[in-house]
Amino acid sequence: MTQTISVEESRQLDAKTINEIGIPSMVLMERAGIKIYENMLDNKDLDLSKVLILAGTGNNGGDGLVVARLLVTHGYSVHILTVGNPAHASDDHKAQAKICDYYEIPKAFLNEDFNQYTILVDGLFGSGLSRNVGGDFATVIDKANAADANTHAIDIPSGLNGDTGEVMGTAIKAASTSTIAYAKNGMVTEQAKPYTGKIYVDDIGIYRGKRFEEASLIN
Ligand SMILES: NC(=O)C1=CN([C@@H]2O[C@H](COP(=O)(O)OP(=O)(O)OC[C@H]3O[C@@H](n4cnc5c(N)ncnc54)[C@H](O)[C@@H]3O)[C@@H](O)[C@H]2O)[C@@H](O)CC1
Ligand SMILES: [K+]
Repeated sequence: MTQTISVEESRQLDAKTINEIGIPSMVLMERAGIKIYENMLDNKDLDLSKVLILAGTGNNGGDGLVVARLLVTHGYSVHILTVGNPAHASDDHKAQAKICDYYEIPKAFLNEDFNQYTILVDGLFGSGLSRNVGGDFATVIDKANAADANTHAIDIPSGLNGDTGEVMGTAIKAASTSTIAYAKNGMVTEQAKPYTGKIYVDDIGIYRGKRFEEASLIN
């Protein structure tokens, strides 16, 4: 059974958990990263021998950087491709990037051959996606979809509209997705299935309101 919420509701719940209840956002990011890492170990369709993390500069990318570090500290081979301007990264992303630098996790570049990797992790956009995808982001998404490797998406496959399940220009076709707290309404539509793959719903301590406990159940 999957309860679903809108992207705006997910952002409100994140904000309430952090600002009103007082769980620090970095704690939530760490918990998200641990769950996503565990989901990747659980999905036997994923070959984790050589990992490429695709990281946007927001908190979705920050989640990806936590996964990168957890994989590295457990002996996996990991590269990070950051897309977007790191100078404009969110504060939590910057903090996670500094931690990745401590572990000397190698960087990948836009012109990289994605076929040298056995799995791609999509941390380009999550609930912050606000317009159609273009430029380097579109190039990376199209390269990921054309690659032999499976992709595991974080929160929402990048480019997928979490409310409607529509593709905003182009979108990641994931083998599996770790969605945070609740699946988003558009992710359980028929048209979203080729993009989300298998959905893991990860409880990371985000506030679960009464309204959501009573929400209608899907599936
Ligand atoms: N601290 C929190 O609130 C938590 C956030 N989490 C993660 O953070 C994500 C949300 O993070 P953010 O709010 O930083 O947003 P995203 O990381 O989803 O997006 C980053 C930024 O991309 C820009 N953007 C939007 N559409 C674009 C486009 N088409 N082309 C280029 N740039 C575009 C926006 O300025 C946006 O702020 C969630 O999906 C989840 O993965 C989780 O770690 C749980 C806790
Ligand atoms: K994503």
